[in-house]
Amino acid sequence: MPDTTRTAESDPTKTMDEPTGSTSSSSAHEVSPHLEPKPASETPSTETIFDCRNVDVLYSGKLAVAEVTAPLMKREITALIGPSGCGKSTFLRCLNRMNDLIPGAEVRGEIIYHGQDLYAKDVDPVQVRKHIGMVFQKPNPFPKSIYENIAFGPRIVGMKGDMDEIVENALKRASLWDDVKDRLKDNAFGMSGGQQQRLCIARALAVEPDVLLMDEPCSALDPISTNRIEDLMLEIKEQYSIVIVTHNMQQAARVSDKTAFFTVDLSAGESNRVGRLVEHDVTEKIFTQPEDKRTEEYVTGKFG
Ligand SMILES: Nc1ncnc2c1ncn2[C@@H]1O[C@H](COP(=O)(O)OP(=O)(O)OP(=O)(O)O)[C@@H](O)[C@H]1O
Repeated sequence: MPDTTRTAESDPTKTMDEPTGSTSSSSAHEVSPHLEPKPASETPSTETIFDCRNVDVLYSGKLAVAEVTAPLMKREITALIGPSGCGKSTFLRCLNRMNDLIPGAEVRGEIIYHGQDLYAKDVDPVQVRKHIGMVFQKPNPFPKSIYENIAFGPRIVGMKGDMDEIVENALKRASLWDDVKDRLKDNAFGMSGGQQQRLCIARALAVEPDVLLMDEPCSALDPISTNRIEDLMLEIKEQYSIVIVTHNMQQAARVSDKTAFFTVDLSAGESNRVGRLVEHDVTEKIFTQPEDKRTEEYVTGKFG
C-alpha cells in the first residue's frame, strides 16, 4: 500500500500570486509530461479532469475535511457549496496544492489530474499552479501597472512570445481589454473592484492554465461586477475547467454545470467537526431533486 500522506512543505514555494523577484526554474523541476493539458480536439467535455479519491485534509493533525471522492469534469464549472466551515476552500486548495503553503496542513488520498497523482513526489507544485490557476475572494492585484500585473506570471514561467500580445490576449479573455487598453501603464490599484478582479482573472489566464480555481470570487463585488464575472466564467469555460467556491446559491445555479454540496459533520462532537461531501451531481438535480435531505434543506435555505 503506497504511503499517500503528504505534509506541508517547509519549502516556501512561490505561487503565481506572489510578486517577488524570485523565479522558478521549470527546467530544474520539470513536471511530468502527463501534467500537460491535452489539445482540445482530444478531450471531449465528458473527460474527468480531477479524479479525487478519498481525500482527507488535516490541519496540525486534526481532520478538517474527510473522504472526499468525486470526479470533476473537464470544461465544466463545478460549484462547491455548503455552510461555513464545511471545508470548501480547504478542498479547493487541494486541487492546486495551495495547502502545501499552509504550515501543518496535510493532504491524504489521491487527486489524479491528467492521469497523474498531483501529489506524487516528482510533481513540482510550482508547475501544478501554472496549470491550475487560482483567483481569490478579494481582488489582489500587485502594486504595479496593469501591464506588469499580467506580464509578471508569463515572465516567471518563461513563456515565449511577444509580451504585448500575451498581455493583450489575457486582458481580452477576461473582457477587460476595452476598459484598460489606453491605460496599461496605470497602477492597477486605480481600477474598480470588479475590474481588479477581472485583472486577477486575466493574470491567472495569462500563463495559459488548464484549470481555474475561484474561491468566492464575487463576494467583495457589487451585483453588476458579479454579473460580469459570471458572464466571463460562462465564456471561458469553453477553454478552461473551473471550480468555484460560492456562498451564493443563485450564482451556483446560474453558472455551474455540477454542484458539490459539503456539510459539517458534528457526529463526533463540536470539537471534532469535520467537513464531508454529501452530494455531487448535475446542478439542476442538486437544486431541484437532491438525493440527500441535508442538501435539500441547505439549498432551500432551511439551514446554513
Ligand atoms: N489554515 C488553517 N489552519 C487551521 N485550520 C484551518 C485552516 N483553514 C481552515 N481551517 C479549518 O478547516 C475547516 C474548514 O475550513 P474552510 O475555510 O475550508 O471551510 P469553508 O467551507 O471554506 O468555510 P467558509 O465558507 O466560512 O469560507 C474549518 O474548521 C476551519 O477552521
